[in-house]
Amino acid sequence: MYVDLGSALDATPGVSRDSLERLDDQVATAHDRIEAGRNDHDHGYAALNLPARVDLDAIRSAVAPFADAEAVLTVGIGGSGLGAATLANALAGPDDPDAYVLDNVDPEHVARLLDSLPLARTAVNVVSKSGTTVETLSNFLVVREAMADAGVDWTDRTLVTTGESGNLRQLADAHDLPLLSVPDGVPGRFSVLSSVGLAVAAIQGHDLDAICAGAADTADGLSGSLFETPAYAYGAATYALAARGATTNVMMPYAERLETFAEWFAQLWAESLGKDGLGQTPARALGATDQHSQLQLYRAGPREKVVTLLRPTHRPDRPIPETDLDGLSYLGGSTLGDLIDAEFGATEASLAASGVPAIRVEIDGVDERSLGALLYGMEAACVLYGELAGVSTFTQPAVEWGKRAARGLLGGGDVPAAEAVEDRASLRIDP
Ligand SMILES: O=P(O)(O)OC[C@H]1O[C@](O)(CO)[C@@H](O)[C@@H]1O
Repeated sequence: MYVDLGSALDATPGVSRDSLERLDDQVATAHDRIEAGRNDHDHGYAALNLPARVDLDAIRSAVAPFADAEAVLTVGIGGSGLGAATLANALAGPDDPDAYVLDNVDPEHVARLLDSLPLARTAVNVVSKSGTTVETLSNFLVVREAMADAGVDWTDRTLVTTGESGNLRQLADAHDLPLLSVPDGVPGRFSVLSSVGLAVAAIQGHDLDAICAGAADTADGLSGSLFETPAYAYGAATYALAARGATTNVMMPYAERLETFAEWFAQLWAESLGKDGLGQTPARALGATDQHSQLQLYRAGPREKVVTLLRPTHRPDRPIPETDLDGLSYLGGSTLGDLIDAEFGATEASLAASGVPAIRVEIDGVDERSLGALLYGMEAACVLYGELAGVSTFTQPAVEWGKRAARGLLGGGDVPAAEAVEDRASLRIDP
């Protein structure tokens, strides 16, 4: 992962080189805390030890029964779905089993997806660290029933990844299902480089060693200076920009295969840093597509954004055919890759021209090693940002209120939060 802060230097809000040099002392101190947390395998920091600790052979043997799969259905939400989806969508090859994620409880969507799947040749990858997440468990019950209705023995088609206790572990033990553990001390949104994110990649036949090697390279490169560590440069610059008013971070990959990565990044950034009235709101965009929908706002709207422009520097290409169509002959001899790279550079320059900070993030390609480096790099960037901001990066207490209320509304116990839902203020305008 390569990071270029050039287009964030003289922007408004912006960071000067001097301010980054002053901030680098805090980065050194934060790095020491991060290293201490890693050495003690403390909660959260333990995620940054995964490249060296994940048991790839255990993952390979757990997924071995699914070598015949034509489709992989991950039933998991948040960090229990986004990691697997990011790797699957980025690395999917023409002969790989198709990968799907059931991470919502929209009944019509669930029914349509199940109707479209070859259930007898589908591997069901049910993932929940807590083993209690109602959306995941409800969806799994529906999937299991659909398999039974289709005459498919779900115990032959199901892999479970979960924590040390909970409903799913009991179910796996009761039916002797292939079982993988969510490593201790690793929050969901930091678990992509564990069995949580790697099981589907294994079923699809991707090179797990290369993914972990890319991550390990980035881990080995962590140092006490942002000027030597791209991940820390990204974390420190986004932190400094947020402190100066850039409270929205637009993650804009210039590759369709990285679109789901932007979703993964959104959970990482929002759930880790959104605390104590602080945080930087992640927004997902796609380049070049959203140049034609969002860029107007980024350039001429409220000055509260930094735009992260992400691209692979090497990708398969396709020539643009010669044409005599008016105004297009200049494209003769160019490729779509030339065009999207020109758009990338032009968008960065257009943001700089209007004083909007942008950060360029590049990876060598959309391949296993580069993805391992990118995912680990963004995790380390997030941890550093959290250290600098002084927030508790590895918890997410604010999500519990809504869960309790929903449970109360469904009769899952007498919950005051549910009453608050009933008593909500309303100013309804009917047509
Ligand atoms: O893996 P679990 O326990 O099902 O949780 C799923 C997701 O829900 C959250 O706890 C938020 O509600 C996320 O942090 C987590 O990634």
